[in-house]
Amino acid sequence: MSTPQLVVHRDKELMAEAAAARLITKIVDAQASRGNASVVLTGGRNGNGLLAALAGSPARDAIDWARLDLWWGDERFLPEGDPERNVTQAREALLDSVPLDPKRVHAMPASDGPHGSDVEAAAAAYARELAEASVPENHAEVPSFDVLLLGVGPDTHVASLFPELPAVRETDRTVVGVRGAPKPPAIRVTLTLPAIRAAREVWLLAAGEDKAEAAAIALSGAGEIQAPAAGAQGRARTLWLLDSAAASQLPRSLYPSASA
Ligand SMILES: O=C1O[C@H](COP(=O)(O)O)[C@@H](O)[C@H](O)[C@H]1O
Repeated sequence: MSTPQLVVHRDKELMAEAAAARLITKIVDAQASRGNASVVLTGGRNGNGLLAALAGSPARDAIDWARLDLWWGDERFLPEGDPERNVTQAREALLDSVPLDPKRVHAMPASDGPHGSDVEAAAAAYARELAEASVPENHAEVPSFDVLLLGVGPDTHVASLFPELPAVRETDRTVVGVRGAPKPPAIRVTLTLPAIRAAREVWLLAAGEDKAEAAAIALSGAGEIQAPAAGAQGRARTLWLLDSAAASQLPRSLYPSASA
């Protein structure tokens, strides 16, 4: 696993713009070298901010959208089209305005889908979809994601891995159902830490004062059960993208010298 690297931007707007520019470059590079790219999206304010910035960037046209696979790190287990679903928000922020191949947009199941309200069946179905897209040289039963995005919650949760809940302790399955999440809705579907760690690069997004304590805890040696963000690492790179408010409680030893 890779040691976290930190980049701190002046404010959340600049962070979103810079992260969007970074993601465009990463996708274009992956498509140039392998033909395709795969990205795992996150929900939440910072994830949607990045997508909106990407939608507003003229450089978005450098991406071959038809050769991009999109997956989700977690989903709120709600009916299709519910405004609180992460996929609904991602569609509004970006996906509806770019020429994606619908077969490559791998949304997590909704609570009124083929599995009904059975969240474990929905999680198992998504795990199968991931496994079918993986190839033998992948490091888990999931594709080798180029970039996996994670918003960091004020309680250090990432995806729908909340401190101390069973999902964050999962060591075998790649996707699980979550019940009793402290942030509504209580029922969710999430990738597990083993699935997250199979990504080439994991980028954690944290902007705003309400993320400052979470960033400081996760980056100061906390355990992943108590602070799930601490366990989110990519195989090649783990990148924390912060704004100065979210970085304000980091120990000086962690604060990067070159930040903008
Ligand atoms: O509920 C969720 O929250 C987290 C963090 O969201 P934020 O609004 O505090 O940035 C997000 O990463 C996750 O995908 C989402 O389901």
